[in-house]
Amino acid sequence: MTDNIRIAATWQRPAPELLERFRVHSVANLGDAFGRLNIVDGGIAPIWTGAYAVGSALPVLTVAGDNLAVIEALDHIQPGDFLAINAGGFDGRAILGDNLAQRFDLFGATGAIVDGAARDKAIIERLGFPVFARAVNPAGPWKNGPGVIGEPVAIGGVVVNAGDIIVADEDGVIVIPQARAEEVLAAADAVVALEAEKDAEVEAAKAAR
Ligand SMILES: O=C([O-])CC(=O)C(=O)O
Ligand SMILES: [Mg+2]
Repeated sequence: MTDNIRIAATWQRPAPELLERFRVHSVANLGDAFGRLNIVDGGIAPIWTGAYAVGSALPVLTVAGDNLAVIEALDHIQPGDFLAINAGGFDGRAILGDNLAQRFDLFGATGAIVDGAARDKAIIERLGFPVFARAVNPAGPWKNGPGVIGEPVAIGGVVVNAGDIIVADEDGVIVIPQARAEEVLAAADAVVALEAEKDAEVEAAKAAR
């Protein structure tokens, strides 16, 4: 442990079965189901095409261009976690790359979102580890701290608490507070039904032509 990295004690993670139920839904549909709220700023996007992940938020706060807290967070990852790293929105220096992504994967993390930059995009894509970031930049990070692990952070303007449910796909990222999970899942089913009706209307119109 490094003395300038503060670490929250523990938190309640959502059950794996609950996380699994989010996997059938797109971020767009979940957003509609959640009053179109809690969508992370669209400037944060998958760094490789096809990246998709659902997980339990493990929040990390770093200072711009520094990743000591991210390295320290490796000791706190549990299977199903989704790293949510506030790096000050700074895109001038990458705070994670393939080495960290491999370790996230090894410890069972499902993805990482960075309000800041990442690097080693080609290797991370080959690895198939989902990373969402504001930018890709080859400049490497400082490793001095300070930082915080497990306390609420802002990611693209959205508050992320430890244990919130993060769903990220090609379109972007949504953060769902654990306490709202069942309500959002029920509303998402209604959105899916509505979308299916709209598709059927188009199919019917095509058939009638
Ligand atoms: O140097 C670092 O800490 C970031 C990085 O490139 C990696 O994780 O591969
Ligand atoms: Mg690297």
